Amino acid sequence: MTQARAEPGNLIDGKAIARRLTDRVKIEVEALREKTGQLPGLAVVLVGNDPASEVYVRNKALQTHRAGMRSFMHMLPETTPQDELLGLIARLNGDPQIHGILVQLPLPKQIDPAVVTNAIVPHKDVDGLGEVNAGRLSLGIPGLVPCTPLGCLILLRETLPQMRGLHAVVIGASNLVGKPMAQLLLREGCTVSIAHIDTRDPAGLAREGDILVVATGRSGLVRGDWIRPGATVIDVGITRVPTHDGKTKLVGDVVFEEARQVAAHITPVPGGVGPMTIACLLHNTLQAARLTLDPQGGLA
Ligand SMILES: Nc1nc2c(c(=O)[nH]1)N[C@@H](CN(C=O)c1ccc(C(=O)N[C@@H](CCC(=O)O)C(=O)O)cc1)CN2
Repeated sequence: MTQARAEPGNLIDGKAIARRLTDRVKIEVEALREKTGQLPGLAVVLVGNDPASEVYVRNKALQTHRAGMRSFMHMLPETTPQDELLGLIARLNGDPQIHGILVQLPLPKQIDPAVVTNAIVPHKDVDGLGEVNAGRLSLGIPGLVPCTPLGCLILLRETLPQMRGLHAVVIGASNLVGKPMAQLLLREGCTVSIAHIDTRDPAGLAREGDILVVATGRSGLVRGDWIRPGATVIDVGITRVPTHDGKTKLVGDVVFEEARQVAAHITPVPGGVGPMTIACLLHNTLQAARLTLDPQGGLA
């Protein structure tokens, strides 16, 4: 089932694939504007001052503009009470200029992410994390799909001509990535295993995977000997670590130099899954706008 063992360097170029998706979204946004006279609008809410989150939301706003859509930023202080955030979401839910709403994660400890995510009306839930969209995904009904797993799926589709019948192993069972990823792979016809914190032999399970998706947030967890020769490896982890010269660099959950000797295809960090997350957010915002502006456009 697995692909032939590749020479080292068989990288999956997430940056290039994300650029192509963003270019397509931009063309479709213009077509929607010509048809309806309106532009998709995305509201991004950041609570607190997490430096990484600040970078991500700024990038989201920048790329939303570049794709020809309207961007609305809401920066709230770290101490914002949950009720105040819910009040803002209620206003955004009712605002006809806003087609997509995203609350950046993680949230400060006084706020329950599940309550907040479920306060967003399902047709504006561009993160696809609310109960309605999560339920639709698990039932195979069209809906808004979480951006990172959707990005991983697009990378896999670009890399593997056929996924039906392959064994896909997902390491990590978060609501943000692992669980929706497993659902998407199931929908592609893969046999899916999920490893989580209590899994007895995650390395042994990982070695069974023709496809290995790693989303644990534990940098360097997956070594070369966890990988089946010829497998396709998608590394979702992004951790900033110090280097010897006193600077920092980004690394994934997979030990890249070891893994690339074994895998047929592998995503780098940075430049792999990360750029796809934002490109898929633009895609989802366009989809969400179509739901109200051009309902015949439909959801995939
Ligand atoms: N509401 C959400 N919160 C969070 C999500 C999410 O999908 N929805 N995902 C992550 C963070 N994230 C987007 O929000 C994100 C992470 C990484 C990147 C990215 O482009 N990474 C680059 C490197 C960027 C850098 O230099 O720091 C890469 O990997 O090449 C984009 C978005 C958690 N929160």
